[in-house]
Amino acid sequence: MKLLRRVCAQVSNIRGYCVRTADNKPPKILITGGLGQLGVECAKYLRQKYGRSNVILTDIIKPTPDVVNDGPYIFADILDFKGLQKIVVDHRVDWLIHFSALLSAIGEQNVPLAVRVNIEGMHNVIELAKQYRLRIFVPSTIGAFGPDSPRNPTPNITVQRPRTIYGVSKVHAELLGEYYYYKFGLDFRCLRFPGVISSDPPGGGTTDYAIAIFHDVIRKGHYQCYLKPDTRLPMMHVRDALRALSEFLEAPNETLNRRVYNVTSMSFTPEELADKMIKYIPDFNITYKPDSRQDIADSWPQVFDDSEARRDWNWKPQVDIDDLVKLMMKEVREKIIANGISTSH
Ligand SMILES: NC(=O)c1ccc[n+]([C@@H]2O[C@H](COP(=O)([O-])OP(=O)(O)OC[C@H]3O[C@@H](n4cnc5c(N)ncnc54)[C@H](O)[C@@H]3O)[C@@H](O)[C@H]2O)c1
Ligand SMILES: C[C@@H](O)[C@H](N)C(=O)O
Repeated sequence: MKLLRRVCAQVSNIRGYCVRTADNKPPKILITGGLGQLGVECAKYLRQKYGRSNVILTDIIKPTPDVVNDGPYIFADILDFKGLQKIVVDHRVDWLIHFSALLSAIGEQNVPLAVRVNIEGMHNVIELAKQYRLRIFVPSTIGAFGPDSPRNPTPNITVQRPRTIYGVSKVHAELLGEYYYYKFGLDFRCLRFPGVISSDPPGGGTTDYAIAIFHDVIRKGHYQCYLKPDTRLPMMHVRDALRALSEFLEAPNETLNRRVYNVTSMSFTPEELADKMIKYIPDFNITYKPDSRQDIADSWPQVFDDSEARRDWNWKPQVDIDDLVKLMMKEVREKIIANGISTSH
């Protein structure tokens, strides 16, 4: 039976199978916190699959003209339950992707706000999903682990005692989602992502260096890294992250043995990443000045074990470190030029 389920999931992934709702329509998807690093790209990805008007981006910040032209955008504060209810009802939403959050480094700078956005925000969306029977996806992170967890590798199930408010809020989200699944049958799904790397500006996390390094090196030929050269962390290109999210959201419930899965593509250190970049820009210069983010990174997984995701719903990364550097060199250069900024390389 397990083998049959696995084959079904494999076939559906190969065919680019598109899940449909009970009335045989593509799902209507609402993304909260949609103007951050992951949201804008996620909307583009899912709109190609389910149709432009079926993916609604929401956030509390003013959208750029590009975002407005790309598809529906609505103001929504994650702390306003009634406002969220209205959007779900008016737009007949089926799936909720909950991206609103304060990330690890920025969360430490404003703990009360992180508690509100990350924890109260989660309470709102999970109640909303329960009330309207929505499928709900909430990303978790390598930051949901702490110094007591095994770091190399970090398995799907192990001790979780994070030391950041971000990590605490994500463990809370994982447990609350699992609880609602067992208690109320809520279709809660959660992936623990590693550092996600894309050409868009990151939101204030500990893994941001792996994006900033490309912008600084292409623009100025130099990067000062806030982590030590040998700090190993799990990472993933946004292309793999969005494919993982989409495949996991479409996975038939029967194939899932868990509601929360680790996923990853690779692990590297700043020094190893810089070595790969030298192939493209031989004369660039990197210096190291560790700050408070070093303590966070030192408490996180170094290598993430995603074997359960590979086993249950056929997760398989496609972008390795060489592909990642090649993609980022191209995408970041294009972005810098599009913004009218001069480059030294
Ligand atoms: N980017 C990564 O490396 C990574 C890795 C693991 C998990 N995640 C998770 O993925 C999600 C998205 O991450 P991201 O990198 O896009 O984050 P981001 O910081 O770039 O975006 C978060 C968005 O939340 C919005 N937001 C803040 N307060 C809000 C409020 N009151 N109401 C509504 N929206 C509000 C912000 O305006 C912002 O656009 C987060 O939950 C994060 O924990 C990200
Ligand atoms: C790892 C992830 O959760 C985020 N990029 C952070 O560093 O906070």
